[in-house]
Amino acid sequence: MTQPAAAAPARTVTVRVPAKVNVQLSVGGLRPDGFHGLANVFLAVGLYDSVSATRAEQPRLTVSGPDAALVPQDRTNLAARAARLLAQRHGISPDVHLHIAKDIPVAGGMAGGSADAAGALLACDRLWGLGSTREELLQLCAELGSDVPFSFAGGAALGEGRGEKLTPLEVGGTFHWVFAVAEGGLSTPDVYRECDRLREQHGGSSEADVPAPTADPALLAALRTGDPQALAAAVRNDLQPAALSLRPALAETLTAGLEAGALAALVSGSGPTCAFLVADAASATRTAQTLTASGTCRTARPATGPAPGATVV
Ligand SMILES: C[C@@](CO)(OP(=O)(O)O)[C@H](O)COP(=O)(O)OP(=O)(O)OC[C@H]1O[C@@H](n2ccc(N)nc2=O)[C@H](O)[C@@H]1O
Ligand SMILES: Nc1ncnc2c1ncn2[C@@H]1O[C@H](COP(=O)(O)OP(=O)(O)O)[C@@H](O)[C@H]1O
Repeated sequence: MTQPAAAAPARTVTVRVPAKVNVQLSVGGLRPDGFHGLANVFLAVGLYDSVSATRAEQPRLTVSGPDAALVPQDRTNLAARAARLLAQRHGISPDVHLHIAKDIPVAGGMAGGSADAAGALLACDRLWGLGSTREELLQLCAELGSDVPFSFAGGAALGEGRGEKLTPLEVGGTFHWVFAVAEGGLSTPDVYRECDRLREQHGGSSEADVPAPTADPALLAALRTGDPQALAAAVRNDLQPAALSLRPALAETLTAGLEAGALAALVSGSGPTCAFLVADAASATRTAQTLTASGTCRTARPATGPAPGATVV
């Protein structure tokens, strides 16, 4: 009797990964290692990149999507770095073709590069049959960047340390958002540096000068109960003054969203994407249309959160 053929190993594994908005980004003083201690409340939102890993003779990386030209397509791409790190830990060669279908705004404060790193780790792990545990992959994520563990985990979480130490958070409903995408990006290190520079003008930027950041209980309660009005009253981003200092025109975008009826307006992380919390799906559609027509942003896109983390599709 002939044996059934063993299932052929997959040639391609595709992973979908979400963008994020920081509903609270409290930034402590500058640490000696060049990072800032954070109380970073992340919410994953439904704008996604897809990372496909395909068997190949040598490492290769391609990117598609309207903003593909803004993404580095060499060894410095965070997805390529993720594949190399995983291969190195397992003593194998990183021969894989990674393809990123990019929909998350580039250098927009929505962690698109981190999402691609998280997606590449999971896709390569499955393609290469390594069977890493979630904890092992989260450890590699933290080595790649402060935001990468959250991109992998998704949902909502408090990130402490430099943002990589995650505590999952309960969310009691769906929040509706509009994201106003700016022309051009902002560099995350530049925005942290500007935050320090502004703080130097008002009492200092070191850990001795700035109170240790903590999560706001009212904000956590708003997430838990799924209450958009309460969340709107509690959102906060300590990097917003720095992003506005580097890109003053963002003030007009924030005002345009509030005039369009948003419950809250804030810069997403290090910016320059602006995030608007709205009451429901109909308000999201209306606010996105008004913002796009306002001429204060390149485009505006509705999305909901929480969204799932890195998922094999
Ligand atoms: C600001 C945030 C908010 O979630 O993200 P974005 O809005 O840019 O996406 C994050 O803190 C960005 O995280 P990520 O982009 O992963 O940063 P990393 O690669 O780890 O670090 C890049 C640089 O940002 C600065 N940095 C980052 C994290 C942190 N807690 N303190 C810092 O000062 C440092 O200058 C560091 O060298
Ligand atoms: N896969 C990637 N996608 C986007 N940017 C990447 C990627 N890999 C490396 N980068 C670099 O990281 C920088 C930050 O990009 P991104 O993660 O999109 O923004 P942010 O840190 O503001 O959330 C980009 O300007 C780019 O040079």
